[in-house]
This record gives sequence, C-alpha cells and structure tokens, in this order.
Amino acid sequence: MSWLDRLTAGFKKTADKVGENLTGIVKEQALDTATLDDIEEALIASDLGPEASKRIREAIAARKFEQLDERGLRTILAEEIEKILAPVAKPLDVWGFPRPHVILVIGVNGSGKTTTIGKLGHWLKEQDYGVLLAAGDTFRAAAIEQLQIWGDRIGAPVIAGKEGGDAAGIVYDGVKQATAQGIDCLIVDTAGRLQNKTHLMEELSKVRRVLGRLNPEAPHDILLVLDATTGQNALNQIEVFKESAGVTGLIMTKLDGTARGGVLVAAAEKFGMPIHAIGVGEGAGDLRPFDPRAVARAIAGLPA
Ligand SMILES: Nc1nc2c(ncn2[C@@H]2O[C@H](COP(=O)(O)OP(=O)(O)OP(=O)(O)O)[C@@H](O)[C@H]2O)c(=O)[nH]1
Repeated sequence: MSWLDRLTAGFKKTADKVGENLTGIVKEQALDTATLDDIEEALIASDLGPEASKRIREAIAARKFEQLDERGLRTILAEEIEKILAPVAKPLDVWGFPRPHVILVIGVNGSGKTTTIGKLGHWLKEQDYGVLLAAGDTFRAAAIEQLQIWGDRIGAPVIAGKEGGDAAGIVYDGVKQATAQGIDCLIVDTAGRLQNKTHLMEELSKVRRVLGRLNPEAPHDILLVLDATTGQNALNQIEVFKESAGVTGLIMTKLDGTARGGVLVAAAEKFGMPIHAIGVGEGAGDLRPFDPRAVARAIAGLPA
C-alpha cells in the first residue's frame, strides 16, 4: 500500500464517525442557525474541539448557502480542516550545525514514543541522513531493548547504557559519537514522560543542560509524542508539557487505531504548534509528515 492508501485507511474510523455524526443534519433543511448548531455539535462530538468546530461553523455560515447537501458539507469541511492543518504541517528539518542535529523525544508512558523514534529514524534515513539513536529512557530495561530492536530494524546504531543508568551521560556519549562519526541526527528516547513525576522532569532538565554545554543550540527539537486514541487527554498533555519541557513540535500517533483522529485538528487549532509527522501503524514506514489536504479529505470521508 502507498502512504496515501495507508493514510486514508488509517483515518477510516475517524471518517466513519464524522460521517455518522453529520448524517441527516443538512438533509432537506435550509441552512439556518439550528442546522449550523447541529453541525458544530457534530464536529465537537467528532473530537475536532470547540475552537476548530466554531471556526468551521462560522466559515460555513459566512458562505451564506441557502441549502447544502451532505457531499457539499463534507467538501467545505475538508476545505476548512485543510486551512487549520496547513500552517502546522511542517516536516522536521535537520538544520543543526555543527552536526549532530539533536532531537529529544518525550511523551507519556505508552504514547508510542519508542516506536515513533524507530519510525522517525527510518524516515530520516530514507532521506539519506545518518541517524544515531540514544536510549535515554533508562528507567525501564524494556525501553532500552525495544530501541535496540528498532535500531537493528532500520539499520541505525544505538547508544545505550544499563537500566537505571545516567541518561545525561548516554546523551553526552551520543553527541560525542555522532560528532566523531559525522552522523547528522541524534534522536534521544527520554523518560520525560510523566507530568507529575518531578524527578523525571528533572532528569530531562539535566539532559538539556548537558546538551547545551556541548552545543548551545542543542537540543534542536523537543518532540512530544501524542497518542490520538486518548482524545482530549492528548490535548491536556500538550498543555502540561509545552511549558515545562519546552516542546517545539508534536507527533501524533496511532491515528489508525481510533475514531478520534479529529483530535489532530483540535490540537492544530488550539496550539498552533508544528505537527511534524503522524503515525498510522506499527511498521517502519507508517510515520510521515502529512499533506494537510490529504488528511483533511480523509477526515471528511472524501476520496484523496
Ligand atoms: N496502531 C498503531 N500502533 C502504534 C503506533 N505507534 C505506536 N504504536 C504501538 O503502541 C504501543 C506503545 O508504543 P511504545 O513505542 O512502546 O510506547 P512508549 O511511549 O515508548 O512506551 P513506554 O516505553 O512504555 O514509555 C506499541 O504496541 C506500538 O506498536 C501507531 O501509529 N499505530
């Protein structure tokens, strides 16, 4: 399957839910205030969030349709979602010089952080960037092992220590190794994942301090991985992490396993932060930057 096919298939559940929620609303009705209210409610029920839903409602109202059939409604919906996604859909840029460009990856337990690092590394390697992975999540032996498996799978070296070891030390070694070997990109798995565990956040600060001493511009990116299946909770995580961890961009994963993919639109509208990539499966090729038009049409249930 091509990426576009996987993307469309991934958003199928979301599109079905949006379709279900919109069904019958515009049938044979004039596009009056009550109908607009129903549309707005249907979008909120589809996890697009109150801000984006209101904005889309206003955009539809501003067009002063006498009447609108369901196909027309889906088309406008796709156009408006595209407008919301376009400013934030930004592929990751490997701009850091001297190399390596350092990417810290954070996210709550089970958000798909380690898998995302593997997939992101694969995407960068496909573009001929050299990639080194660092197992900075030393709190769980399984996390270290999982990263090593991903390293083998995508053909990227992994720098790791022991469970319970010093994450900042591993990251330090990672920068040294990448510098010595001329590797473009260092992707660091971190344990900075539980908002309420202060020592994890402190560990993250330490990693940042150590990096900053090696290169004042590092880390160049701090990516927050979000699990779309958690809906509203994903938005709360952005709220909490954006200040405390200095998040520079988002990656939303597991969009294939959920009817709550509308949360991508809610996040874009509410925070306006770059969304560098989306995950629509567990395979190495299942994470990419996204085309706002294709995603908007997939969510609205229209063919690409
Ligand atoms: N369907 C689907 N599953 C995904 C996606 N991304 C990750 N997963 C799965 O989600 C589960 C959790 O992923 P991990 O990468 O282990 O999550 P983590 O955040 O590193 O978890 P911890 O190491 O426990 O902190 C795994 O079973 C992954 O295969 C995705 O885009 N789609």
